[in-house]
Amino acid sequence: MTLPPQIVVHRDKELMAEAAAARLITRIVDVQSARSTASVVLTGGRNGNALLAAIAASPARDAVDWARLDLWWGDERFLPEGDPERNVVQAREALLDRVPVDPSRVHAMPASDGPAGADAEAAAEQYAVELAKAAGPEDHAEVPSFDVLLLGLGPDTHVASLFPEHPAVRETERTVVGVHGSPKPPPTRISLTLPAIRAAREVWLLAAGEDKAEAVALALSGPGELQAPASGAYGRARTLWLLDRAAAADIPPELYPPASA
Ligand SMILES: O=C1O[C@H](COP(=O)(O)O)[C@@H](O)[C@H](O)[C@H]1O
Repeated sequence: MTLPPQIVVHRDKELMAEAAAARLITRIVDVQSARSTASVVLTGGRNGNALLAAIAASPARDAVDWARLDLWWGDERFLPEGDPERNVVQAREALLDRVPVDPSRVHAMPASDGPAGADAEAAAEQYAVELAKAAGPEDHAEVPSFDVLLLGLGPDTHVASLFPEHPAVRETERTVVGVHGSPKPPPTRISLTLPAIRAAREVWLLAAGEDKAEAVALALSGPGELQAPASGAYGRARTLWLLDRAAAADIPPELYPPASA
């Protein structure tokens, strides 16, 4: 059964990033107190990077045992190693270079000049194998049951690199795919598929700014994942939409009580 998403609206994007950072730190600490390791899937984009920067700025970041945290990515811009547009490079700059992560637990998606070469399909397959190796018998798919999977939301309702009407949104078998002809640069990307995203315990979608308002309202109104990939992104235990007021402005009132904004 798919649980309805929980919507949380913050005053502005700065407060949203700080509150999401506090929420993520708490979640990781809770998981680490119950199990040996926690796992988080990171997203690229402005809101994902703002959340990481807010963690870096928070004194509470020291409550996390960074050596017992596995980090994965929901998507990557298929560019050479070190390219400033790569999501992993931006995540390192915002947070990962400032905390004692275990490099062997930082599972970056392959670069276009990596061992898999410039073939995005081969690179996607390489990442799928890495995910499958990390999955245990208790997991529900060929990927680990990620504790929290973060997603940014594009103004066209894309999540990860799953764009409306693109073949990658229709994928039901593979966990990672190459994406070609992306409407947002760069044109070639690697992305988790919706089945891989839905293996997560919790999926948190982040959106701020008025340019996201239409996408938020559309995705929450349930037009179907082919037209609005974000509507197909949900977790097994919880789906959380973390928004600022501008991004939440067009949500139909029956889906979100404005009094709590
Ligand atoms: O290119 C990407 O964009 C989306 C959304 O980014 P935003 O800056 O509009 O918030 C992001 O979720 C994705 O990871 C990234 O590759």
